Amino acid sequence: MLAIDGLTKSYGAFDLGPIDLAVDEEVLAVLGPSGCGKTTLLAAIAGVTDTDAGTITLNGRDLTDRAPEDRGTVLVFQDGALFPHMTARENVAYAAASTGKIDELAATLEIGDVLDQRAATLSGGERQRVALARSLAADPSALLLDEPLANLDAPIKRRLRDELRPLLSSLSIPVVYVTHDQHEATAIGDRLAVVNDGVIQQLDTPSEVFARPATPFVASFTGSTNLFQARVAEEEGNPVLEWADHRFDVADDEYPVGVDIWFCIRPEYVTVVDDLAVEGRNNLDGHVRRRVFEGDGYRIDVTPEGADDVLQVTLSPPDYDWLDLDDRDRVRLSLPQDAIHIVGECDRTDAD
Ligand SMILES: Nc1ncnc2c1ncn2[C@@H]1O[C@H](COP(=O)(O)OP(=O)(O)OP(=O)(O)O)[C@@H](O)[C@H]1O
Repeated sequence: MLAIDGLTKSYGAFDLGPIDLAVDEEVLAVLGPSGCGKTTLLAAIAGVTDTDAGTITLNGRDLTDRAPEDRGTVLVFQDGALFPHMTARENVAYAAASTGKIDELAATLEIGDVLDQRAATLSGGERQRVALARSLAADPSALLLDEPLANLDAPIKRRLRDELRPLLSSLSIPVVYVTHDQHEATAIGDRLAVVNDGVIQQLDTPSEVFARPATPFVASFTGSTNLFQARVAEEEGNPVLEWADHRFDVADDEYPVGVDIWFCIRPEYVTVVDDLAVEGRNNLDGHVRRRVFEGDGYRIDVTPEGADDVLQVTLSPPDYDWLDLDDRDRVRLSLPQDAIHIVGECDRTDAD
């Protein structure tokens, strides 16, 4: 278990923490935008940067004042940082506790064919596999990965990402995996910590973070682009949200009537009702403002009647073709009650 308590580190105007975090034998994905402090957190755990306050323990051993090489942690960077003049085998052997392990790791990471090639001649994907083999050869007690797939092409990145998940889980050590890519974070992490401005805003399973973001930042950073302000009201004893001219049933009843809140709904949960005659409690009408082909699907932006906001809807290519929409078409949308998540109350500064 890797335990971090009250960790802080400042660089000029940037403050990391205080961070309190316990990472079990699991993969914790740390997700956040550029400059939020992800690398600083890993560097502090690895001991390559000093900290201002707090403690770090690994399996009960206090690491706080120990040198990087005396921590049992291994840090892997996005460029792999191999010795270019050495072969892949020499790079892996450099860190290996025993040479017997090299061939086993080479087989697992599928680098057997390139072991005798100089590191400088390896492709990006091969380089990262060798870097991972080298980090695992050292038998770390905790593995720290800093955007290990950031420099790879999309297909190789996806493949390595899918292979990494079982590999990292099988290590049975704390793994902290830093990325700014939400797809990578959800595919790899058992749990997800979303960081902004040096602070962990939410720590939970990926599915929980995506379904129920705890803050407006988490909602927008994880793709809930539909984030709006509304007021809590009541109808026949049941909670509803008033948004522009619309009223929606919501499942969440923890907010009092009259309170202004943020709510979100993921674009993939909004559906287009094909028949404009169909009435429904959570339906609303609007006009298509823009249609965007996003490769794996379509996004349509809809301006709801009576609102200034834009509601995004994602559609699969077959649904999109079938609906045959044009710009400015009138559409009826349905916002399923269970898909509407109240993120939290608007504070005064939000409302101004
Ligand atoms: N050695 C340093 N000296 C001064 N400022 C630093 C140093 N290292 C990091 N910072 C600052 O601390 C903040 C956090 O940086 P950090 O590299 O941890 O962010 P990050 O989330 O890893 O970003 P990225 O995804 O771009 O790598 C940034 O504002 C950065 O400029």
